[in-house]
Amino acid sequence: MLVAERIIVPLDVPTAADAIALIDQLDEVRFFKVGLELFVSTGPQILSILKDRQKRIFLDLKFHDIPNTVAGACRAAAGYGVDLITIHATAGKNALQAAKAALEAGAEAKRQKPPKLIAITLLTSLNARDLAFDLKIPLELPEYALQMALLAQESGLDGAVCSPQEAQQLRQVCGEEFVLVCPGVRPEWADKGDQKRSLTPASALKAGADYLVIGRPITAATDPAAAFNRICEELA
Ligand SMILES: O=c1ccn([C@@H]2O[C@H](COP(=O)(O)O)[C@@H](O)[C@H]2O)c(=O)[nH]1
Repeated sequence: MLVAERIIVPLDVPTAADAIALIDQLDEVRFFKVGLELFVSTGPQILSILKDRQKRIFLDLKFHDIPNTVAGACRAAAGYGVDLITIHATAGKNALQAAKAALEAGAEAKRQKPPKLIAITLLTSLNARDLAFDLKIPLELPEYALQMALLAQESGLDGAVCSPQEAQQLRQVCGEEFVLVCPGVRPEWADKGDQKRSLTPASALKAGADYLVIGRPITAATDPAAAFNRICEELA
């Protein structure tokens, strides 16, 4: 896969018009992420817009609910024809299994290829202090992220969303087939914002990430296409 195809650009903007403006500026980008902000504001319409332009889609709604509810959401989402869908690993094994089964059943009913289901291990906006003092989790952060990834794998999921700082460990333990998607990726020249566990694009790929989610360094740049190309050139 070309390096440019391994970069997923999140469309974290408030309206469909803002999203379309970005998609049009970022002609070279093959893979876009639709998250909570845009999906809540536009609904599935934005997914049709991306599909009409032959883009790959990461639908990052981060489901987190009881098994019956996540299964219902996954059954419905399976009909959108997207490539990746997220659920929090902390929803637990029954919910993860129900979500996976519902995605497959929903996709089959719509004669679609099922999206890959990947689990959020620990949000990249949290650090070891947040984990210990706010969430009261008595595990070291890398161990916690690994346990969440293993829970996802044991539940039949296709991969995990993890910080690039944990990618190497997860790759070693979970194997080559387990899809690792890393947000919190920042070129040296970019502001980290609210990301607390970041690495550069080159380090993240070296650590074993399959896909890098890179948002504001591209989307908030004066020239988003130039920022995207700069990252690709730095990786080449
Ligand atoms: O742990 C996570 C899970 C998801 N995200 C999402 O990735 C992008 C990152 O955007 P940047 O502008 O590059 O910070 C954003 O859509 C998050 O919802 C994450 O950051 N961390």
